[in-house]
Amino acid sequence: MKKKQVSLRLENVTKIFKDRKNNTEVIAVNNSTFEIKPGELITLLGPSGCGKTTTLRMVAGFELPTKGKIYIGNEDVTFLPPNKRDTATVFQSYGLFPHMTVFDNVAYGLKLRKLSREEIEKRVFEALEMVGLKDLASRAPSRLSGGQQQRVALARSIIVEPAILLLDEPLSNLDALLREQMRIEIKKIQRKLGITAIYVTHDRVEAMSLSDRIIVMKDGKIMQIGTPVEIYEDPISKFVAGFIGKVAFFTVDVIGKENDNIVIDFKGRKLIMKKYDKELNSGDKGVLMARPESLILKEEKEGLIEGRIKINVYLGNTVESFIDTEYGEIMVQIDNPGQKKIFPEGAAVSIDIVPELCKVFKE
Ligand SMILES: Nc1ncnc2c1ncn2[C@@H]1O[C@H](COP(=O)(O)OP(=O)(O)OP(=O)(O)O)[C@@H](O)[C@H]1O
Repeated sequence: MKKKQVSLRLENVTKIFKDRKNNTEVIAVNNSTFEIKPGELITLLGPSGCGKTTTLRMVAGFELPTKGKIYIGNEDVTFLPPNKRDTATVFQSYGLFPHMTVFDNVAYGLKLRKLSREEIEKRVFEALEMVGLKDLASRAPSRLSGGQQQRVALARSIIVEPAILLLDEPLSNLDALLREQMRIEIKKIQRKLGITAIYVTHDRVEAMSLSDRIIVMKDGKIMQIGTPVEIYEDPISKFVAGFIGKVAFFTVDVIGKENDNIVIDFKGRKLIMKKYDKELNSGDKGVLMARPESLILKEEKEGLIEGRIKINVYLGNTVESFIDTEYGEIMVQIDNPGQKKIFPEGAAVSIDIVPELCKVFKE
């Protein structure tokens, strides 16, 4: 299969659905602008109804934007019908033809293009090999597992060598273990082919593990675009911080600035913070964001926040300690538990924070 590396650009794309009966409208996508570099995999991540699928459907041509432009490479494809765009979509529901074998399902797009039998056979087996299904070419889809059916759907999409691969929650019908395996395989295949790809999901772990960059959406709007590391470690808002991972928030006072840092007062202790909202000034109230791995458990009275361990959840490489505090329940993650002190359930403890791993937002 050939490497086709093309960029995708959305410029101020808005989609409004009008309901003429009730005279109401929904702004499904609100002024989206972003560019996906050639060969890049981007996920659209956000809660249900935030406009992810609608964005994808406009790129595929199944919906037309109310406003704005869509470019594949330098070509304006905004109003082209789906079959005139160089895109292929993998759906959550697989969408296989039940009466055809695996081979014929995968060959379908090439048959439409009237390629020779030899060429079709060569490319079908190449695609099936890539998704690990070479031995099942003559099976009917009904005799495949969910994961195998999704592999067939993937093979069917990549065989037509699309410039842009669109994946709409392709793994949500699979069980957790299979989802983990499949997402790594999808990433490997996408990398190998160098296809520019958009992946829609509401699963943050899936987004983190697959993406070159993540677009976090809410109510039709883009909240932040960044690499998984940027989004996780330096989220732009409390919403993004909470959506991308577990987090605790504490109210703090901003008491000054020092070089590029701000100084905050948290329960009478001065902390110097590198990551903060640039709008914050001395005298403001702030919100300190702390992830479970940026909190440390200590003996009682040694740390900043007093509490009592409610439950310890052992996960092999980490222990999650859930602690009752004056701020409600806080989870502290203890990595490499074999080498650390694990306080028993019921123990009185205190929690300290690692300022370098935390961020302060404007309240
Ligand atoms: N054909 C349609 N007609 C009217 N409203 C629609 C249509 N398609 C989507 N919407 C509305 O647009 C908004 C965005 O929907 P969309 O399916 O893009 O969200 P989503 O983020 O993909 O959600 P989910 O994760 O639940 O699939 C929702 O409020 C939805 O109800």
